[in-house]
Amino acid sequence: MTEQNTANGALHISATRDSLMHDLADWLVKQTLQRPEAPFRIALSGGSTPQHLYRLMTEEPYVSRFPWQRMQFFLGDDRFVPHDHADSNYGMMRRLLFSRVPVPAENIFPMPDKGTAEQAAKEYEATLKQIYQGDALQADKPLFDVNLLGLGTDGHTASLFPGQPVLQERTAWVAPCVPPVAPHTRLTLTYPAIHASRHVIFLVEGADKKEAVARVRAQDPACPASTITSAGDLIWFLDQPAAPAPQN
Ligand SMILES: O=C(O)[C@H](O)[C@@H](O)[C@H](O)[C@H](O)COP(=O)(O)O
Repeated sequence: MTEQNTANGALHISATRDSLMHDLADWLVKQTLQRPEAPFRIALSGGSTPQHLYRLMTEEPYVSRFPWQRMQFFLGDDRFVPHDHADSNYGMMRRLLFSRVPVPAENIFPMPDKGTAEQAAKEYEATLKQIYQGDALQADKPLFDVNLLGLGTDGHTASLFPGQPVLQERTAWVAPCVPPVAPHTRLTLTYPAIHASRHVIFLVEGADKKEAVARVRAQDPACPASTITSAGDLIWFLDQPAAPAPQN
């Protein structure tokens, strides 16, 4: 794995997709050890890319290295469908990860799948505020230790899609979003909630994402991911095919 610090976040580039997932799993274990007495709060990404990571976390050596009892799992976004729907991010995480590791059920916080999307967003926000023990995000008090994000080829991340009103949201922590092309109404963390993290991680792999990575790292305003910031650091975990050409 090569590492570079750049203006738009640190780059961790792994030679292959498999080594990328191992490098990120190793990095996550290391972060859980930074504050051994505190809960470790991580917001997970949906989509297909992180599924390899979630499976890896259930296998040795990682299943023995993560402090599951003090880890708390949140979602960065979800499709507003029943949790047993094939497209539910929570359903995917439950199948691949939560059902296979000894994390206490009370430490897993799925986005609600009942009522209206607006009600579910407010309910999730209330849950986050209860965990945070406060109604206003403070610069020196992160909500998450890690926020794991994917990246769409159109530059969306979480469910922050191009041209959507949620991109202007700077007060709510969670909001509904009706993506222009992707299926289902969504619930998503907003920019302020994602920002309130010690580490924001973009996990991106595959040659098809190379252009989107380059556009976001060049701060293309048409890409919602370009507006992502972190109260702590922002790190790109990429495999070689997705890595942008070195900026000369
Ligand atoms: O709910 C989702 O689908 C994700 O939150 C979404 O933001 C995803 O990370 C990107 O669309 C990349 O998806 P892939 O990893 O499947 O390419």
